[in-house]
Amino acid sequence: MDSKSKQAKRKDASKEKFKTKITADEKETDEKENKSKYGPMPTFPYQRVFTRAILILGVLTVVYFGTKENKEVALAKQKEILQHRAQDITCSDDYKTELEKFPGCVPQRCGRVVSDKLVSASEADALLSIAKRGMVHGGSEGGATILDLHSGALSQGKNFVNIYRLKNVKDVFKKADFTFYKVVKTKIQHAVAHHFGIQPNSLYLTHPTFFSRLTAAPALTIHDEYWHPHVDKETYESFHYTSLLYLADYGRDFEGGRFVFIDKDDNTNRTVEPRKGRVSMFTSGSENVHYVERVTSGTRYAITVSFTCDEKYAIEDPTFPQMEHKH
Ligand SMILES: O=C(O)CCC(=O)C(=O)O
Ligand SMILES: [Fe+2]
Repeated sequence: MDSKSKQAKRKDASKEKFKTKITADEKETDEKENKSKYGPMPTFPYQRVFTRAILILGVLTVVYFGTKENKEVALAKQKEILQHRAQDITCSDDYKTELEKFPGCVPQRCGRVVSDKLVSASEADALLSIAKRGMVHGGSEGGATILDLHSGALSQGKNFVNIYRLKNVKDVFKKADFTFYKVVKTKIQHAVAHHFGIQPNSLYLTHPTFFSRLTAAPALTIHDEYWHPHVDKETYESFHYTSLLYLADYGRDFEGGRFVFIDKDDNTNRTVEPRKGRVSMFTSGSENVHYVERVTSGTRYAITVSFTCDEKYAIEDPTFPQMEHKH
């Protein structure tokens, strides 16, 4: 028997049950009617009302919590090695309209993509070494230290200094460091262009593009509070496409610190667990609200590589030797 006819049969059976129950009830009422001197006594099926109320309450509770509670889905687990994992999302209107000013830069699709095959482990290590060598000369007292090789900005205590103006930093960076940096940036730029269906040369690197080091230390300034949900295009006006290259492993180098996309449409948080060499790329509009979980232990290194379609916000690749330029 197929499932349809089974279902029909079950329906018939329950109708039948229902009928018998009604007949039984009617009988009871009739008897009572006959017995009463004062005509028919009003009857009310208390028990049925009670069970139905409980049932309805149950259904409402399930619906309420089912829609209220955020589900969590992993977009990329640390243990996975992904060629390419993409998720498309409808572009937010404001963002798409704005981009129409920049032909060749309007995304053919919005959303996000994660790849572990774009940047090799040795490239990631070379960049990690740059970040570490630079950050030794500063470091936030709170949980977030940044180093921007373009502007020279480096967190120090509660402020920022220009690393290129510090004494004793002359030999910190080598020419090869900047070559690596540029090679990786160009690869990411092409991957962003390819994935979102735009012209690579319509994309410009923009400010801020920076290394970040996150720890569990309590925040001392607003710059240390990296865990607030935000839209990159609102936080950093020039951004149209954001990419993140992770230089450390979630669950090995640090705990906490997962990247989380907040998808209101289906009440789902989608997480990207950092993995060394993993690149996450996404459109910077409100279709991609996100935050970084607080790091609970260890140290998390990453680099944010940002792109704009607007040439007036373009920044140059950092060059060696920067120190001489900045004096
Ligand atoms: O480090 C990350 O995973 C994301 C950082 C971020 O959201 C940002 O720089 O805007
Ligand atoms: Fe962000």
